Amino acid sequence: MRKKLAAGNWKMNGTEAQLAEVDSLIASHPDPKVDLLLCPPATLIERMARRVGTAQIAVGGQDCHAAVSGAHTGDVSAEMLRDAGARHVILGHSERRADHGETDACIRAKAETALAHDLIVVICVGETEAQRDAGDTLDVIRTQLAGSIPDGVTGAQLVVAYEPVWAIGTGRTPTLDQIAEVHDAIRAALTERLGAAQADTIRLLYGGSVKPGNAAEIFAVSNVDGALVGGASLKAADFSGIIAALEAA
Ligand SMILES: O=C(CO)COP(=O)(O)O
Repeated sequence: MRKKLAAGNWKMNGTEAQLAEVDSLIASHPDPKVDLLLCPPATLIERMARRVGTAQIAVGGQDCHAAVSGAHTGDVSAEMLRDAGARHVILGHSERRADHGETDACIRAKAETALAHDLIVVICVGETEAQRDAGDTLDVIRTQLAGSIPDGVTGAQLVVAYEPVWAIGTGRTPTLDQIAEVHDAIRAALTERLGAAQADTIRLLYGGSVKPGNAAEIFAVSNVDGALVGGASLKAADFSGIIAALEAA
């Protein structure tokens, strides 16, 4: 049985004041029935981890470099994330693929380094609107999975997030059938690659315009084990509604 996971990606949002939302979240969910993860900007990881203390919210990074250390101005290493209190890292988000030209091979290299530093990797996949319109969605997803997931990863080390690019920050979401089709295909691809024993334990998150108002219907879809939430994770009241829907699913 996979434990559900509600993850928030704050993207490039938040300074000290934003951490008040974490206090509110802890107050509303002192004993959550699902796993909770927040991925703030790198500058807030350590402060957030301290603020969370012993409360049940994990903290994660939004990216790390493939190299262990060295001359990479502006980058953050897996070891630094771990040192700051992160236990997870999002890799291959479509915004990094688009803004920084990240390829599947680059994401895989980052994932290998992150795993070597005991981080759980949240690998993102998703098609653009043009790819969906061309009928290429499942091919795109299978190619991204094959190229970006390291060999030998275990179910405890990997979370996969399906985030259709056209649904991110747009208020648009796929139909529930479309979400089910992609999540079932991801589970099948992971089973073929890693075997059922591992694949069955990997959490698959849906991401893209998840809100308190649509969360329950999305969480009822087969092979949806939670959500990766952008905008709605910035407000404790909104994220709390999504957490409550996941707890009830
Ligand atoms: O990109 C996302 C999470 O990683 C989704 O963002 P929104 O929830 O703002 O659409």
